[in-house]
Amino acid sequence: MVVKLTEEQRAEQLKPLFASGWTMVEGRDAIYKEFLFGDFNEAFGFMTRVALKADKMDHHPEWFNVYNKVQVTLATHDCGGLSERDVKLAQFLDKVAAVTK
Ligand SMILES: C[C@H](O)[C@H](O)[C@H]1CNC2=NC(N)=NC(=O)C2=N1
Repeated sequence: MVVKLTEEQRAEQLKPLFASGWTMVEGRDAIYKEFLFGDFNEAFGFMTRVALKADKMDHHPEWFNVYNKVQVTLATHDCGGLSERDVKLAQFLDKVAAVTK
């Protein structure tokens, strides 16, 4: 069973994500970030790496891509809000984006 983050976990685990550009989605317990790359090749390379990891985690992003832009929303549908899985996936997205060029 997947459970929502507690207030303590939110304070501790979401803080560094907000510092790296993630924001809360208005009216929803979910986080959002827009990633910009040099071109479509880079953006899709990023998405491919994330897709493989997401599938292994059985935790999938809601995302939208146009050319060099990838907009990502993370939430856990099974618990109707943010869980530790979203934190893990967000950290992975940031890590992959940092080495994508
Ligand atoms: C059956 C399957 O394990 C579930 O539907 C998984 C798949 N991917 C998922 N992804 C996300 N973001 N949230 C979920 O609750 C979720 N659940």
